[in-house]
Amino acid sequence: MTQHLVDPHAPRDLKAFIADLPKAELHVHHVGSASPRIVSELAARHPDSKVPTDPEALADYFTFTDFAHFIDVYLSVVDLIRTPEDVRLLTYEVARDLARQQVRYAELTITPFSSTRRGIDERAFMDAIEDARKAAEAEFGTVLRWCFDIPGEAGLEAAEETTRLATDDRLRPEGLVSFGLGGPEVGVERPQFKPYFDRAIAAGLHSVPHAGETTGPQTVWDALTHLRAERIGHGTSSAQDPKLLAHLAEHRIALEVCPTSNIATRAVRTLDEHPIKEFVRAGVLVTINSDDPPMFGTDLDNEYAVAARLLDLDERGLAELAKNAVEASFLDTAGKARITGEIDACTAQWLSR
Ligand SMILES: O=C(O)c1cccc(C(=O)CC[C@H]2O[C@@H](n3cnc4c(=O)[nH]cnc43)[C@H](O)[C@@H]2O)c1
Ligand SMILES: [Zn+2]
Repeated sequence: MTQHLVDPHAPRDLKAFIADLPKAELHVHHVGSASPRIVSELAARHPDSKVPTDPEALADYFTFTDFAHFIDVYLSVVDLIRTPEDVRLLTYEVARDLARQQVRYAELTITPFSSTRRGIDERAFMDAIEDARKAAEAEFGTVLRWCFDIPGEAGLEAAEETTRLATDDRLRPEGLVSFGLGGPEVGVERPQFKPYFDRAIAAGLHSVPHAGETTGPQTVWDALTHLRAERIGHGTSSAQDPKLLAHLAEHRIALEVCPTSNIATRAVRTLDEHPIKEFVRAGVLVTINSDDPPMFGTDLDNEYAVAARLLDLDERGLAELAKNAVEASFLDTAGKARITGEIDACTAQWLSR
């Protein structure tokens, strides 16, 4: 069961502060954010699927033996998303869950290749996510932006298709800001994706590959050198290389840290062994994120509570972490100033109580 991942140690007041704190989420996957209710509903609609409909069985199903097992389970949930209406509903509900946690801005990682190869029409797919994005902003005030990621293990065919979908002016959605690379890292060398990242960057997209989640620091170097990464998804193994940490700190290349994810996929053994403290000590810009929250029995608020414990933070420290995410985001200057102002106002109000 994954419930034990929710941090029981955070003091009550700090939990309430985190719940109130305006936040930005920079590393959260689209299908990986499907709530148990949505997954159960979709699984009931598709009885041929192996995904359980019962929420308790679902919690067991979302307990992973290793990263490869996690990806298998992830793809079984991807298999449940079969129509543009499924895509729209999922996206809108994800935004609702983010808004409930005072997330003002989120960059959602979407894998369009996984949907188009399963038969969803590409135009209808783009319309569905854009429709949900506009509805979410109007109704919840949460601004959504997209990162389209290549599922690296699916090879260069997937890279070509993702790049086409991200750069074709007739298809490219208005909310798209960045280009990523996800899935397993072992045997999926970053340099082979350089031509695809070059095209995406030339089309104005930011580079945000996963790297160093399940392999060593060389993968992070490769992401920086070959894919011109502006932020790194996870980057956990960077802690093994002091020169890399110094490089990340000097160039303000943020790490998208997702502590509970790293435990759930068994990339890191225990939270107390998570290298987040080393990142902070080295002066790296650390952002806190949730990755695939319901699958890992967490949410963004809980990840902030975990970070508060691991880094021994009070309200001011948590506000700084929230501001790191705003700084590292691809929001425009006015958008950054607005959310930073909200974080400061919320913190001042809490401290004056
Ligand atoms: O869709 C397919 O048919 C397909 C075929 C072969 C391989 C893949 C993938 O590897 C998909 C990976 C999938 O996982 C997403 N994801 C979610 N959380 C994480 C994470 O923490 N680290 C890496 N990848 C993650 C990723 O966005 C892809 O959608 C697919
Ligand atoms: Zn991820």
